[in-house]
Amino acid sequence: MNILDKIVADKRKEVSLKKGLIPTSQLEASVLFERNCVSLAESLRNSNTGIIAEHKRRSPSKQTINQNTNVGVVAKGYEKAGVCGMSVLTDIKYFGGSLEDLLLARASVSMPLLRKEFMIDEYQVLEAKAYGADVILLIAAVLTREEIKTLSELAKSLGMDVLLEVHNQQELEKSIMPSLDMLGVNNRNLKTFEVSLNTSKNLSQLIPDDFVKVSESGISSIEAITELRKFGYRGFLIGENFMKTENPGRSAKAFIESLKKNM
Ligand SMILES: O=C(O)c1ccccc1NCC(=O)[C@H](O)[C@H](O)COP(=O)(O)O
Repeated sequence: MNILDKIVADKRKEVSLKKGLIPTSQLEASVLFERNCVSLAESLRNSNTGIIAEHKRRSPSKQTINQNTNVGVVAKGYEKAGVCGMSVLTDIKYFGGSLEDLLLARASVSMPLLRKEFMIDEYQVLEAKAYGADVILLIAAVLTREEIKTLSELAKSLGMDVLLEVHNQQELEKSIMPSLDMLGVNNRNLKTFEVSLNTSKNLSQLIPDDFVKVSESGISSIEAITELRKFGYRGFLIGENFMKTENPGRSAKAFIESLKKNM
């Protein structure tokens, strides 16, 4: 069993428990459920920097990254830095996140917010909308094509964007469909936790131009972004590089300024 299998097995239990506690009618009654979402794909298309900054306390590969964060402060810092959107991890057990983090980020900023979660059930898509997300993440490695279709079409019907994440050619080929907005290539091998930007480079030519290309994980330098841009990437998901610092917003600001100088 790899880490993704473990996370998903736990997620199935968690979702089933939650379904018994909070009915979907309660999620649909949330004031945020009627809110018009802001498109991350649009924001990336119109940007020349393309940074999606993540709120990440810990992870299976790094254990502790930053346990002393205030998600509202981080969100405001990221927005002030000029990022295109923010990714908020909502998994508790492996990443130390929560839906309350998403809600707090939503209360603090108006930029696009991605619910970073291991989505396996339509219930979680409704939760994402109810807690203020503009975008959901779907991970091809843990979903069938039919599941990707059902979850992405539900998200689209609620006005949200969909970012589909792949690790290899097979996952990419089974997933392409019109209800996706962005295709993310994760540079982290989830079996070994090794990170290689070559994963993004190698898969780039297989991604149709209709989708915004996003490179995810292990990005920590301006050079990496300059290089990935040559392969058509418009979005760059960065977590640890900002979160490991005392002030993630300030680090994102310095990074974006430096990126602009290098254009
Ligand atoms: O980060 C991990 O260790 C991890 C392990 C298992 C599944 C997912 C994992 N990460 C989720 C992500 O996609 C990253 O948080 C995101 O791409 C940012 O990566 P980084 O900039 O390297 O923090």
